[in-house]
Amino acid sequence: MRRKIIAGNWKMNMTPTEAKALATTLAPLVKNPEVDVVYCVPFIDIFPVKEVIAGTAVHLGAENVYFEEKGAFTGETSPAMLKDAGVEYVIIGHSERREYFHETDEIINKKLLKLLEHQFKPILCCGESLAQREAGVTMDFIRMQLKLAFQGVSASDAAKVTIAYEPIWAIGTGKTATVAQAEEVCRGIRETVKELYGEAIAEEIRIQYGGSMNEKNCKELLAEPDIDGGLIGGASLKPEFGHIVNYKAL
Ligand SMILES: O=C(CO)COP(=O)(O)O
Repeated sequence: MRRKIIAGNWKMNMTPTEAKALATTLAPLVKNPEVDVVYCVPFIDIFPVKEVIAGTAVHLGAENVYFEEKGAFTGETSPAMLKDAGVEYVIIGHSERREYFHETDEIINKKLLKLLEHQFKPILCCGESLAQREAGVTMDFIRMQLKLAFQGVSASDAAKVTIAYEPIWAIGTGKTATVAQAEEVCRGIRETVKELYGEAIAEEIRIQYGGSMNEKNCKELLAEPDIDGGLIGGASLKPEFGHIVNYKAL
């Protein structure tokens, strides 16, 4: 049985002072021994958040990484830096990074390989645009994104990856995919993993849904057989996140 994983993606929100306050507010609310909880925070918030979650079951995550070890890459953050700071999970392939920072499938593949080399737990995002959904190519597109991202990744490493299905049209828009739409794609993702790595890895790998997930829709989404968690943007910045973590009680 796969353990659920509920991760907050704070995006470019929270100054270090605000981050510390938010983590402190969430501390008594975010408790569920049945779920892996992760805060993926801006680099500059890693230390203040780490201080607050020390001794709790919350895992520390980052929102990005660079694929080189070190050197003249002004403004970038290396895997070793994140490792030393205590980061365990790292989001890569988010549609915002693909769109605004021109990250290609090739870059995302390099980042995935590098994260696995350094024993991180990557959260690999994929998802279609509205135009792609309307053109009926959703699954073809996602299958391609996954095949390119996983190039050169061994089966034993593949199982360490969490895949986040985030339809671009549902991110920050208040439009959630219907439960049926989300489950259909998450099942398709599992089938793709099966094609690439076989049944055992496909059954082991965790697949999250992300895109306007909130306390109202999470219970239904998380009850689906192929949805193993959520990657939560807006609602991860509020006490509501605690309710999502305890979704069974909603
Ligand atoms: O992009 C997301 C998480 O990575 C989803 O963001 P929202 O929950 O704000 O729609």
